[in-house]
Amino acid sequence: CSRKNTRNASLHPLWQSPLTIPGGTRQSPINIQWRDSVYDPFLKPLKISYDPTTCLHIWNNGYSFLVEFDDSTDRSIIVGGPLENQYRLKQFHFHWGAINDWGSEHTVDSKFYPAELHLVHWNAVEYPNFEEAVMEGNGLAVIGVFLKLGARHEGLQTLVDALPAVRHKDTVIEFDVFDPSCLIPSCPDYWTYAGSLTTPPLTESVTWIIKKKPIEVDEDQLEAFRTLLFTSDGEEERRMVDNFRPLQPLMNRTVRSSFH
Ligand SMILES: C[C@H](CNC(=O)c1ccc(S(N)(=O)=O)cc1)Cn1ccc2ccccc21
Ligand SMILES: [Zn+2]
Repeated sequence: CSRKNTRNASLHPLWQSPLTIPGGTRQSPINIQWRDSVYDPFLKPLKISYDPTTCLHIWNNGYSFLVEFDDSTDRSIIVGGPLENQYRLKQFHFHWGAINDWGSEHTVDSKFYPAELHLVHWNAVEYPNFEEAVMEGNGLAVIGVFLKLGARHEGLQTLVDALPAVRHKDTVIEFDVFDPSCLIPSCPDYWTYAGSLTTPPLTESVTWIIKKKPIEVDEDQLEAFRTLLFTSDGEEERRMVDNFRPLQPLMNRTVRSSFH
């Protein structure tokens, strides 16, 4: 089933309007039409080296739940792929649906996945901090990983077990050690394109790196995401579901693939 306009009515205020920004030419997310993507032999393999001890905490920011990392040094970085510099890991978070028929932000040949993981990195070579990098065309690099329904994901389970503690908006718990590379498929294949943040300020500062292979998670794990709330403790409860932005026009962009 596709996302009909009637569905926007049930979306969180943040995502109700198509939220196009005036003059936006590289907005995200987009549909990735596999046959229109162009193989680029000059794309390098993406090199991922995360230090699990840089993990700080999990918190519910009212849009998603995110796991934040200490980005004061180059201990957790990515390099290579389409990137000119190395980028530091800042946080990762997810987007998901109320049901398994949708939930991802990007689609592949118009197919939705039930959820999508975003690992957010910033260009610490050229910019002094994340906030500055957010405003620059080459400031951010986000790895997108699709989640599909299947076997239970043991690495994800450690996150799922912590979710009850961050059920309400603006709740946070310490999270000492976690290696997010366990959430990234070993298959090296990816698509890449120039895009934007998918929530305000929607800045056109993201080099997207979308992994071709999804990871498998089970129904209980997806259901655990859906027990989170958009609302703070004491407010009327609104379940945190459908926290994805509608698809944006490709405009004058080419999606490149690292694989034939
Ligand atoms: C952007 C920042 C808050 N947003 C994000 O960090 C963010 C990261 C990734 C995505 S996604 N879904 O595309 O991967 C979306 C949002 C706050 N912030 C920092 C500087 C800054 C300036 C104006 C307004 C907010 C500002
Ligand atoms: Zn995201």
